[in-house]
Amino acid sequence: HDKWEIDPSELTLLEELGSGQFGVVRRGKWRAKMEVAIKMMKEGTMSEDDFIDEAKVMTKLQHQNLVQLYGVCTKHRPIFIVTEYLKHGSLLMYLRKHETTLTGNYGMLLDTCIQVCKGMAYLERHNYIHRDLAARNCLVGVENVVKVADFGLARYVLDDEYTSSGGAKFPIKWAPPEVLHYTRFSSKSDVWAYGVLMWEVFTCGKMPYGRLKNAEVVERVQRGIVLERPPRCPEKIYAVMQMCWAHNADDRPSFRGLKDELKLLELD
Ligand SMILES: COc1cc2c(cc1NS(C)(=O)=O)=CC1=C(NCc3c(C)cccc3C)N=NC=21
Repeated sequence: HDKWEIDPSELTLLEELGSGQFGVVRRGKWRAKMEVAIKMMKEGTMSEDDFIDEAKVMTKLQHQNLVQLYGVCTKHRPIFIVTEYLKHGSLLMYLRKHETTLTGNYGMLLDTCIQVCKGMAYLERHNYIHRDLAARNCLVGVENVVKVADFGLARYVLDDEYTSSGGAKFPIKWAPPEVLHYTRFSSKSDVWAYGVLMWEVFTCGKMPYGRLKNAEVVERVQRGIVLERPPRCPEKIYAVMQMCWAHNADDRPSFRGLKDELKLLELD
């Protein structure tokens, strides 16, 4: 009996938490007491067999800043993906909801960025590329813990609109030049996305590049124009974002290097 296979009869489905293009997420209980989140994958949105192979790897990725995958239910359709439950939901919603109390609280905002960086440094160490790092794909739990979610899932999405850089649903605003041109993903393309996530955090959830159309963003990124410093964001913090947006992937820091940079800022 594969340990990543969960017996659906041991799950209790509770309220809906959200629904996205890949299916519905519900809160639930596993073996009556463990609080979990269950994503019921909409049929046809994902290459399921490939994902199920990946799930075995994902259950081995364990870090306090990664949303823990508990297992999958694959003996029926739709398949269920079961993870730990984080009670404050998506980081993006959390930033927007708490904008008034978070604005100016650099300690909190920087701590949020450091936690995401730690989770990403763990993935980097394990040569695991996220491919869709953004505030919407991070979750907030008790005591302001922040965890990276959905890592690696982008590879199994069947919808070309989402996977090809020309598609309408492709996360253009978090993509570096080499991804826009050649769809060349790497931990350094995750670092570019991390810089945009820092910008999201220090603007308390604003949309990067505002209402600019994807084509206009592509044009700017190719010309080397990057996001402006968020209002009242300390220069030293904006300087770290700019390091993540180096045009040449090799000139960007690693997540390991970023962690040291950010820790130094924490001392200021
Ligand atoms: C409290 O509010 C929430 C809590 C969660 C949540 C959404 C909300 N609400 S909302 C939409 O932000 O407003 C999604 C999850 C989740 N895992 C999701 C997940 C699964 C199950 C499978 C594969 C990948 C992932 C990321 N763990 N806890 C929560």
